[in-house]
Amino acid sequence: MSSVPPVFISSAEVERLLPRASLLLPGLEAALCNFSAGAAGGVEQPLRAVVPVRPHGGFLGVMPAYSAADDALTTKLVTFYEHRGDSAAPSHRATVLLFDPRCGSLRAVLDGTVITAKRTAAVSAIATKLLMPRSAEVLCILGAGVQARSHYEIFTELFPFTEVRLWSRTEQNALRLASSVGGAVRVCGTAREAVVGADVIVTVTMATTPILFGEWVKPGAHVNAVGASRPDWRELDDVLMKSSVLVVDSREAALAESGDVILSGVSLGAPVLRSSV
Ligand SMILES: NC(=O)C1=CN([C@@H]2O[C@H](COP(=O)(O)OP(=O)(O)OC[C@H]3O[C@@H](n4cnc5c(N)ncnc54)[C@H](O)[C@@H]3O)[C@@H](O)[C@H]2O)C=CC1
Ligand SMILES: O=C([O-])C1=[NH+]CCC1
Repeated sequence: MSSVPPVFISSAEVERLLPRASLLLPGLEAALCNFSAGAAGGVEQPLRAVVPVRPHGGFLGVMPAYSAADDALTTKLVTFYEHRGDSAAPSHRATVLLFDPRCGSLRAVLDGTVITAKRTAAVSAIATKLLMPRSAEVLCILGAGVQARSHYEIFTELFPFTEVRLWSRTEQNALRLASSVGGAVRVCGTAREAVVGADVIVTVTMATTPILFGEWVKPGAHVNAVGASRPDWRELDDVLMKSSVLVVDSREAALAESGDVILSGVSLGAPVLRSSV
């Protein structure tokens, strides 16, 4: 078994096998349920280790997991860089290693960059399906990078929004994204213009200070706060954090990694377990 060399699955192959992020929904819903069930769910997923690469403004994240239900043993390795010399280079790059859980031999090395784009958007879509207002019409996306595109794709596939608004710090990037997707997108000159009246908001920036302010957000709106994944990064201001009902997949990770949670000082309530999503 251990003499079989691992297969390599490139980004093009991942794209071919996974043309739409929505294909991930059943597997991710089951994985979220298993993870939320604690020991009974059979998921071993410690808090990831994140190694700063200080001279270069980067980070290396190591994300191991074992799922008994899938008998899958895997690790994602992801690098992400705040400041890139070549601005066209992707800020995030990932590789997924898949092991044979029976003996620990390496079976596959997969490009994880496409997987990260699609998995993250699919999990936001699951949260949105469960938490958005019933009559949601307006989608707002703040940011215009890789995650903005993947969120646009799955959200417009799954939900009947009548208007999609997009804002980016660099308007040119928003215009480029808007013109490259199939449907109608309103590019807004300010984040406020994009947010006011929106029913579902997605924050997918690398901002380190708030870009989304509670005074703009419609009561009952659902926010997918994706970007601020370092303890000193923010996307949402204190007003919004303190006036919202927070739903997290991992309390441990939210309290250790989410700048929005840590720096706003909000406390997470008692865990709520659901038998299905
Ligand atoms: N929660 C999760 O599971 C995941 C979170 N992320 C996070 O989502 C965010 C977006 O990731 P990608 O789309 O891959 O990155 P990207 O580099 O492709 O796009 C980043 C976007 O943020 C904008 N931006 C950068 N600095 C900003 C600032 N100070 N203020 C406002 N906008 C700013 C850029 O102009 C660009 O539109 C990142 O923070 C990333 O770490 C990414 C993957 C998974
Ligand atoms: O889960 C992930 O891939 C990442 N989270 C923050 C940066 C990359």
